[in-house]
Parts: sequence; structure tokens; C-alpha cells
Amino acid sequence: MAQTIDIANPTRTQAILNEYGLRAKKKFGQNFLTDLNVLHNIVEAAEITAEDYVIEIGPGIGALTEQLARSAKKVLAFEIDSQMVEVLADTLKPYDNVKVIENDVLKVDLAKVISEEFGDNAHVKIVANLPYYITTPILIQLLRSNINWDNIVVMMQREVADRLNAAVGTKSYGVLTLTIQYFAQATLAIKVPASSFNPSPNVDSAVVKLTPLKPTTVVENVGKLFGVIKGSFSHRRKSLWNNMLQTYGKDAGTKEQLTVALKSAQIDPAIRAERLNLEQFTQLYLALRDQNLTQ
Ligand SMILES: C[S@@+](CC[C@H](N)C(=O)[O-])C[C@H]1O[C@@H](n2cnc3c(N)ncnc32)[C@H](O)[C@@H]1O
Repeated sequence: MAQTIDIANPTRTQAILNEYGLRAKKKFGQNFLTDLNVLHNIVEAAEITAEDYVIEIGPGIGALTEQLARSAKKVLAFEIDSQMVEVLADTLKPYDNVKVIENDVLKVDLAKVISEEFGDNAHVKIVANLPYYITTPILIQLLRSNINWDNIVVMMQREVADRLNAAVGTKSYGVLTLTIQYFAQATLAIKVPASSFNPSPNVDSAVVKLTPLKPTTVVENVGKLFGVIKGSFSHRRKSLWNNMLQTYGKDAGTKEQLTVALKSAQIDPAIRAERLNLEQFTQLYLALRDQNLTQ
């Protein structure tokens, strides 16, 4: 199975792109990893073993996929760019444990595909050098989909990585922070310089490792909890009260229900969403639900 020259090598990466007459596409967030050490560190951080089913998002020309294929049982990779899928048919030919699916990962029912490909309730590890233009929606999709993941190890913009563990009240604190807090523990695994990519991105990057976390307060409808959180952050500079009026309506009856809910959750209506922690949002959601406002 071993391939003599790794794809992750500046010369080989450029040679592959030239061979196919391709250039990295900005619209798909294409920055190819050319640093083999970084790839080895990613595979190590994900603790991939020969028993593991791995999901990769955005394989590109296959630099990370190849390293995953060498360590994992099977790799299932989602790639949006049909030209990359053509390249992958060649670069990944030596690996019979890889399947590439041409699709927008945001449109895929991951739970369904995983059970079709790996079996019902199969556990997966998710590894990716994410397309930076959709890092947040991908992370939210992964965490909110009902899949059994053992860990998620993903490269992202350093600035987004900072949001994952941002403290309440800071500029970076928001919906993404709260989503992570509900589902996972996030640790910064590797800092990656721009020189590790072709082309070099204009931002610093970091590999983050997420491990699953049992929420402190489990709610029966997570979608509705996050509906409340999203609505509360819709205008960051506005008070919670003003954002809530916009979400639920301004008539006297609704205002009365909102007042009761906020009182029962012991939350000051004048506060801004960025000042509330996950437990406070959970209490707010439960109080709004009791007022039939989240149905
Ligand atoms: C940052 S590149 C990483 C490429 C490769 N994994 C590497 O590390 O060199 C992101 C990859 O995601 C792909 N991509 C972008 N948007 C996508 C989407 N919505 N669904 C699936 N793949 C996507 C891009 O075409 C590109 O191949």
C-alpha cells in the first residue's frame, strides 16, 4: 500500500496541480497542506488506529486522505469540487480503503451515509483541513447531527479556534462557543504557519481537537435551545430584550410572556446575549418553553 512519494510535499503538490492544469480555487477555500509533519501530527492527534472509520471533509488532492488511509480501517471523504474528485481517482489509487463522495458536505445526511457505509451506529473519527469559508456551519452541523463521533480533529483559522473556548463577555464569545460548550471539549492541538500550505492563506491556522462532552443540563430539543441562542445574538449590540421582541413579537401578550420567562430564569432583560453563559441560556429556553414561546 505504501506510496513512495507523499502527496504532502511542496514540489509534488505543485506538480499534481500542473499536471491537471488546476489552480487552487478561492471559492472552495482551497489551501493544500504541503507539510508532512503537520499531517503526521494531525493523524496522531486524532489517535487513528487500524480499527477506525474516518470521515474527511474536503480531501482536495488527497494529502491528508493518504495519511489517514495508511492508518485507518476505512476513510470516507466528501469533496465538492468535481475537478478534485478526478485528481483523487489517481492520487488515491493505491488505497483500497478510501471512498470519495462528490457532494457539498453541508447537504449530506451524515448519519444516514455513515450507517450505509460503516454500519448502524458506527463510531467515527472526523478529520479535516476545513474550507475556512464554512468552518462554523460545518462544526455546527457535525456537533448537531446525531452521529457517534469519538473525536474531531480539524484545521481552521486561528481566529475561529479562539472563538471555541472564548470567555463570556468577550468579542469572540457567541453561538459557536456555546455550541462547542454544549457538545464538546476543545483543545488547541497544533499551531500551523501559513507556509505549510499551497497557496499560503492570509491568516494563521490551528488544528483543534474536540472530544465529546455530556451536557451539564440536557434539553430534549437542542434545536430549539440553539434557536433561542441564535435569536438572542442576532444583533450583538442590542439588549436581550430587544432581540427577543424581534424574535417573538411585540404585542402586549407576548411582552407579558417574555417578562414572566425572563423573571423565572432570573435574567435581566437589559443584558446583552454575550453576558449569558450556557446554563443561563438553558434556563431561559426552559422558561420560554413553559410560556409556549418556543413551540
Ligand atoms: C483547505 S482545502 C483542504 C484540502 C486537503 N484536505 C489538504 O489538506 O490539502 C479544503 C477542501 O474542501 C473542499 N470543499 C470546499 N467546500 C466544500 C464543501 N461544501 N463540501 C465538501 N468539500 C468542500 C475544497 O474543494 C478543498 O478541497
